[in-house]
Amino acid sequence: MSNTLSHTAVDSPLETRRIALVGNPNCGKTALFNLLTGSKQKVANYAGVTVERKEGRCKVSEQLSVQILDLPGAYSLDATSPDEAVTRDVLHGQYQGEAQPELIICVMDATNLDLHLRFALELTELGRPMIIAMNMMDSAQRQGITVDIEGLSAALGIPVVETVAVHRHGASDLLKQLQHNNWSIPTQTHDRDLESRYHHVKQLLNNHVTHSDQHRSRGFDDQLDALLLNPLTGMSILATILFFIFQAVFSWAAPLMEGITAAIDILGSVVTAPLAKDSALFSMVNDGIIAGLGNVLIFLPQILILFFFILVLEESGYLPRAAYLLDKLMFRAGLTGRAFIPLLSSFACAIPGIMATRSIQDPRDRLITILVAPLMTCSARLPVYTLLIAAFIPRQQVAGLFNLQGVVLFALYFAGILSALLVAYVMKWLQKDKSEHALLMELPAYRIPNIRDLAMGLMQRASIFLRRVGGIIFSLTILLWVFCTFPSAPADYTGAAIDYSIAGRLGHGLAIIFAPIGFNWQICIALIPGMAAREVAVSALATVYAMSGSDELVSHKLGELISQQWSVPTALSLLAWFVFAPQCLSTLAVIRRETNSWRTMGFAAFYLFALAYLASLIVFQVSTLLLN
Ligand SMILES: Nc1nc2c(ncn2[C@@H]2O[C@H](COP(=O)(O)OP(=O)(O)OP(=O)(O)O)[C@@H](O)[C@H]2O)c(=O)[nH]1
Ligand SMILES: [Mg+2]
Repeated sequence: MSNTLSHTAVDSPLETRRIALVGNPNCGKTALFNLLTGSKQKVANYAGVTVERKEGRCKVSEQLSVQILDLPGAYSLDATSPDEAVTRDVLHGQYQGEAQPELIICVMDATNLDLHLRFALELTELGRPMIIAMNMMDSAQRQGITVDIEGLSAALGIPVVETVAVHRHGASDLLKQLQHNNWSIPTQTHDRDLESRYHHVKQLLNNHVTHSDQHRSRGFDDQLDALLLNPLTGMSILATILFFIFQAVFSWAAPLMEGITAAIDILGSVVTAPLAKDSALFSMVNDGIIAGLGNVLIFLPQILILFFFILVLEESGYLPRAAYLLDKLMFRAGLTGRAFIPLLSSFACAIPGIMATRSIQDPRDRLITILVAPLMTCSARLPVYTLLIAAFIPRQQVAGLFNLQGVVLFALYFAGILSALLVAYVMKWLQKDKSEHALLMELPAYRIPNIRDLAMGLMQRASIFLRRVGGIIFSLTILLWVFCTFPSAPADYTGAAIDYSIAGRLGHGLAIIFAPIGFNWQICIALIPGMAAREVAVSALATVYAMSGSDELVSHKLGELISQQWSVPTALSLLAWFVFAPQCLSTLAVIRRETNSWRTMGFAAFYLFALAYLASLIVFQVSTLLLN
């Protein structure tokens, strides 16, 4: 019926077709999806980046619009992990609330056809209309691989188009094909069993793919692998890279942070100038918004520098190599090598990290990884760490080479990693789980990160951070200001006004519980809104101090102020607290969602808080003893 309509009407209605991008991991499905739909889904150079279905739209022509699904990569339709199960279910039309796609675009990595053709043959079993997108044609060309597109297409009876998902016009052939595609011809099934598929692939490769003699690119990859995968040189290089990153976070950021501070100071004085000094509005703007947000905003450069390195590492293809290198160590700790990528993603934020565990097959391995992911140092801890480090750790060189502040930051990250390994070890032991899984992980080709993609990735990160500052941190700062202001103290009250407020009383009450670990009442207040997000602890401290009468406190002054008011053991104890404490409700919510269990979430919260208190207690008591 839609046929007659579209042929008769001049302004023929836009038809919408549903297509799905399917293929082995890391072949460029998401890159293609982003190119076609203008989305900004995460693309990275390792397997298992996409773990859930994503939907987007693309207008192919005046008459045709397509709804595109990006699916997690899969090696076969016999799913072995939760993310592959999504792909299988969508393709079979068994995914809840999702009609079976009308057309499958099988995306292939032209440099790795052996593997990818096998999956394509398996996909023909579905008997659905299909197109093959021969992706990464640029890399193939560089490696001297030529694919006889027409011959392959004829042999398979499936349209094949070349794509380069990372080039602006890299999908134009695909769009043309979609425009002229006959959507109703089901693909003929090729081989049903593994054995004949294997032979068929061999035959296809023999007939339609040629390699020129000089494999320059691959040879270079092999040489690099020999260096990076070697236990001795590889480990030293890994350690050097990590160390360099932490040094850079401190030293590169300093001038940028000063610039932001100056800007906030100017903005602050302009905004507060027309307000009467003793009005509630002045207090809210000055002590609440400017002190609170300013003290968090100045950490933007450090966060971007950290992400710059994370993005470069992700795109370069180095990460799976590091996973390979650390596999033995992780294995001894009771983690599977597959946990590496989820744990590494947790350095940005535990939420995508926990979601990435969907690529882990064994449910017990997956659970342990989920439970230790919050121990990885997420970027929201950076403001807390650097505030305290800058205030309490002297700026001096160690061994004439390293900046002591960078060394302490490195140590904090290391403490997180080490405790994750220890916790995983204990859990595996408690579960009496003796299962072992070999790490089967493809090593992707090395790739020089694209500057435009890097810039875009950083913009995205900056916007996430700024939205946090303008959203959750802003609202909580205002809320905290209210709780610190009301009820207001009666005229004959002799103490500080904040002591009379709800927050003040709560802080003084909690301080009794936290006294053994050295937290004063201001810290106790800050920890409460800090449950929503870790950076909020910083903005909250700034607001609390500003409200308790520190007139000078704007933007950046929090560090100076606490360095005068707190003892070193208190600062160290708070650092230890933030290594462990699950000060992030969204992480707890994601643990509940991903494990579908309130009990697991409760357990995670309990064990992390218990560890935090214990660690802070030890750090505070020991450092008090040592420093007195
Ligand atoms: N040179 C080149 N690189 C590409 C091309 N398409 C994608 N890439 C890169 O290949 C890597 C993998 O891309 P993704 O889009 O994340 O792959 P995916 O298939 O979605 O991977 P999963 O979600 O893990 O299944 C990234 O580093 C991309 O930048 C291409 O046509 N040419
Ligand atoms: Mg993907």
